[in-house]
Amino acid sequence: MGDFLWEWYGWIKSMHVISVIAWMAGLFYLPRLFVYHVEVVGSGNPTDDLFQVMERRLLKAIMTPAAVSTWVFGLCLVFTPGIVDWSLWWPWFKATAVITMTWFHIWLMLRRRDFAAGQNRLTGRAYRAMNELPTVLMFFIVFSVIVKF
Ligand code: HEM
Repeated sequence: MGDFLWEWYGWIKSMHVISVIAWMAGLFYLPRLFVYHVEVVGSGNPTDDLFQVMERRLLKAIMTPAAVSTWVFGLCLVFTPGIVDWSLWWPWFKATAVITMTWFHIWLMLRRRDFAAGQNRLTGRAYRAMNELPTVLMFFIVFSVIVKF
């Protein structure tokens, strides 16, 4: 297993980074859609329906598959011999940040369901504030995995 992962290391890491890009694009964009949905569109009109379609497709067709493949390829890298030294800080920082990123993804899924049920309770300001979270986490993750402190 270890030999197989080593042989494919470059390809697996490439797929990991490609998946990360797709996932992050959605994590940045979906909260912005929610801001416009609350502040400009409202609910119970044709534009509301259009936003609901965009939000559902973004999550189901792009974000969730990208999150799953980020995890799958990321875990392959974790199990590649000699890649992760758990006596350093960076794997723990990165693990904490990716678990928080995954929580944020689930939080967005739940908020999308609220919109779909016409029961959103949050303001545009709240979604704007939450939109900062993936940016902060991205800094943590990239510094961890590249600087490897
Ligand atoms: C979801 C769970 C994740 C796991 C289990 C995971 C795990 C890993 C591992 C073990 C490596 C290999 C490091 C090396 O080759 O030295 C890696 C590379 C990388 N990861 Fe992740 N990762 C995850 C999510 C993310 C996320 C969310 C981002 C960005 C926001 C990210 C960005 C990167 C980058 C840029 C690299 C390449 C770094 C380099 O080789 O210089 N990862 N990941």
